[in-house]
Amino acid sequence: MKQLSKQMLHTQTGMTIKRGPEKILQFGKGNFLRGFFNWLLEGLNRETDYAGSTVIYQPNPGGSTHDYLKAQDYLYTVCLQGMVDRAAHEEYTLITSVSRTLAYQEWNEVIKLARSPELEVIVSNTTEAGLTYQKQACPINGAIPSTFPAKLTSLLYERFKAFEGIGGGIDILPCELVQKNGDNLKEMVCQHAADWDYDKSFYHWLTKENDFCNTLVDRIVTGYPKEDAAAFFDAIGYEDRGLVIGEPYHLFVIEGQERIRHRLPFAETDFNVRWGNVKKHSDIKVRLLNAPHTIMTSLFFPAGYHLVRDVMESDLSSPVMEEVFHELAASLPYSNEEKHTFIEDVQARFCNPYNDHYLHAISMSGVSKFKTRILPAIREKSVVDISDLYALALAGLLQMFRPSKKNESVYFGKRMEEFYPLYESETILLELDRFWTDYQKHGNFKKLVEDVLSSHLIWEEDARWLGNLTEPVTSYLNESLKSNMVTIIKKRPHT
Ligand SMILES: NC(=O)c1ccc[n+]([C@@H]2O[C@H](COP(=O)([O-])OP(=O)(O)OC[C@H]3O[C@@H](n4cnc5c(N)ncnc54)[C@H](O)[C@@H]3O)[C@@H](O)[C@H]2O)c1
Ligand SMILES: O=P(O)(O)OC[C@@H](O)[C@@H](O)[C@H](O)[C@H](O)CO
Repeated sequence: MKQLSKQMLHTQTGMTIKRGPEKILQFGKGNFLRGFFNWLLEGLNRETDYAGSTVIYQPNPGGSTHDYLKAQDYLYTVCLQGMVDRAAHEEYTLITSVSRTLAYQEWNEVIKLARSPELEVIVSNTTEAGLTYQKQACPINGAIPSTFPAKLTSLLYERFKAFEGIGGGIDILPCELVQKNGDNLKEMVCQHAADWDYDKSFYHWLTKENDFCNTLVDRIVTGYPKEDAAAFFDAIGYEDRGLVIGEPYHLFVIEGQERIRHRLPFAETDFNVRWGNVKKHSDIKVRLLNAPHTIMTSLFFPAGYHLVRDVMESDLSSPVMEEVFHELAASLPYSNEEKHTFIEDVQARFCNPYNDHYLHAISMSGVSKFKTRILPAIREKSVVDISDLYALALAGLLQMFRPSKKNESVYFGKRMEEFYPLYESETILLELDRFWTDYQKHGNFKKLVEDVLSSHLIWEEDARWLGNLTEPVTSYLNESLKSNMVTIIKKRPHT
């Protein structure tokens, strides 16, 4: 079977790829942006006279070394599968509007693009880890700033100089799942500009001409189908190493000034793109979709489950998940009707019979996500009626993120006889490794749990007193290591 390329397409279908001007610069070529933002852009090109293309930059040096997209002339396919109005739905879209991908070391090309009058929008998804401020020296002689906000500051400064401070404003759409992502990013950029003593006139241009939009994104994208790629290739008729699988559902909420609506004319299409305040969408989505994912992984990965769908459908786990949704909903202020409608839809999405969503994939940055998604839910409930589900989930998380061995720079956890890579920041993994190594010497679970909960490095606070977690987490951890999570869940009375 032939690999996807311009030539292959032309030969097989007579199709010739034409790409519009490079209007968009994208930080990150991960599964999510390719299955969501690039798919939306493809639709915009197809359904309106937008005619723009996207340049994708790989923002961190650790990204994949082989560029599958480049090898395929920047073409790839998005396959969306799931239930729509109770009927099975499957659709394939060939993405033709990525004009180039740039490797990390091609930063000079990004700077060139930053000076281009055609550039209008910058979009990013660098994960929560990428949207952070780290003080650093002002980049000189083409040096690559280390973080995404520092890179953005540097390239906006180059644009400011190229436009001599007049016009050329960019609409910036950070898609990281962080509350007020646009406001946060703007603050970080202003801080770097101050650190680097950039001229006051840059600050005026930055704030007057550029718009940092807050956004909320929603679509479950499971990525490349490692297990059954061949079946997909048969369906599309070519080999595609960039293939991305996702669900049909999507929502993009953008809170920005009027200009972005004209620059990205989604209003002329049927896509589920909404304009205006993102707070409520974001509160509900993060608390009732992402937080259940995080808790589900902590509870059921150690219990031996692999897929989200399996957890939703098994007799053991599905009542526990009902309880999880109920608890999390109780911590949110919105109307019961809104919350319940959202939960029903999410539960149906989690049961998607066609897409395999692996708990291990969701576990990426699991400890940090527990901090940003679950601790606020605990904090927002009174201490007396805190559910012991949170303690059980935390015990599962500690078990799951117990470093068991290290190969080169990668830590591995162990489940039964199987080793799996642990994806978390090195700082957090080092801290957990230290506590678990100490535990092997003293054998005291309570001390282990206290060490973990009191670690400011992990939680940015002393979490020992939050919901009085220490005792129940200690007891669950003790029990889970003596028997296993399945036994504990079976014994646990349901509310
Ligand atoms: N996959 C989904 O269903 C989905 C849906 C909505 C939101 N998200 C969010 O999108 C993010 C990425 O998910 P994905 O499925 O695309 O994962 P992925 O692993 O395919 O992509 C991760 C991307 O983030 C970049 N990145 C990682 N750490 C970085 C850092 N420190 N600085 C700069 N860039 C960095 C990588 O280069 C890569 O482009 C996750 O944080 C997730 O919360 C995912
Ligand atoms: O890394 P996370 O937890 O943000 O991602 C795992 C999933 O919860 C997430 O990717 C959802 O599928 C997505 O947020 C749906 O819009």
